[in-house]
Amino acid sequence: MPDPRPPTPGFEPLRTERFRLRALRAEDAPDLHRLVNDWDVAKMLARVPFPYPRPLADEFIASTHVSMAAGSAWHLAITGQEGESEVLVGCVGITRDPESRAAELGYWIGRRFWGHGAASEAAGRLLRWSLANLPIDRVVASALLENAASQAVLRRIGFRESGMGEREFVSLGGARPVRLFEARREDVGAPALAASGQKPILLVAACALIDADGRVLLARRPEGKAMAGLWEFPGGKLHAGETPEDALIRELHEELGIEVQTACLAPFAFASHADAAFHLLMPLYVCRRWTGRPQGREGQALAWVRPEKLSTYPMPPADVPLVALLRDLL
Ligand SMILES: Nc1nc2c([nH]c(=O)n2[C@H]2C[C@H](O)[C@@H](COP(=O)(O)OP(=O)(O)OP(=O)(O)O)O2)c(=O)[nH]1
Repeated sequence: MPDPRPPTPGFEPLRTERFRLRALRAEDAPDLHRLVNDWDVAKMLARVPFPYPRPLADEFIASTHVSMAAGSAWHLAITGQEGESEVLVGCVGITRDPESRAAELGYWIGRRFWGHGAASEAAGRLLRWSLANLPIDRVVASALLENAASQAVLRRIGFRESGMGEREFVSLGGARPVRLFEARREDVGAPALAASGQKPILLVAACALIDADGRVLLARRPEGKAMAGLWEFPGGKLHAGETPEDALIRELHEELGIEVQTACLAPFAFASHADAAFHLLMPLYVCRRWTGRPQGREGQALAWVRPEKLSTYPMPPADVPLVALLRDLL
């Protein structure tokens, strides 16, 4: 398995500007029931019966703990603060498809909280978190054809329409037409540079750290960066006036907490890759000597990877030719 174990209970709540997305608790059941047992909410949701039996709230909450522990789904409470009290605003969830590197996003907001952008704020956060932290490349979602508000939410947070379909709606007692949506990493990453006729060259220095067993260190790009969730060689953009070696020494210290000497950085290969908004030029160095133990100081996951396993880690497209060269070297 190239990816680390997905996060499990003890789930660290995700924060947005106004809300907290946290694991549901047994004591949320009365509020959850009150909010979802509302025809205007339930009729938009495929799996929610109406009326919604009170014990179902307890069962649903218990089931979210099981699926989170299994790493198959993360259904979270969206909570806000009213004075000193925490209030339940709605729910947002992501469910992995066990067959593919895809997951499905869903959400609902209690009627009292409609019209304030709560769905976009919460669903956008979980979408970005999922692509950065789960072993997925694609998130899908759907909305009832007449649910224009939900479709607008999906578009706002980076989804693209991918077609039409039909879905069984428990509350409506049958199949209904839905609009299908899909989002990939490139749809929700950091904002792209303004498109211009001529693409600027982006100069990035990267390094393959190789340990005594011939394993290569890869780092997973954290949430908030473009291409979050893909694995890369540690490194980063050159600052003004820096040589690639200076930049690497700085980046390896900042990102991993290790010290490297210029003499230990051996130029190895480079990537030259057209991206949407820039052209990436990335010298790759090889380094076998450093001091300190590499640690992900910016919250990024790290993996020491055997050369033959490198290609099982999803990496930016620019890295693919470099991986083949590294395998030959090692
Ligand atoms: N470090 C690194 N960057 C890569 C690799 N492959 C690849 O396409 N890139 C791209 C991703 C980014 O567009 C760019 C590196 O930019 P970055 O944003 O990570 O750089 P940085 O660490 O200086 O970040 P920041 O301070 O600007 O947040 O190079 C790789 O293997 N390693």
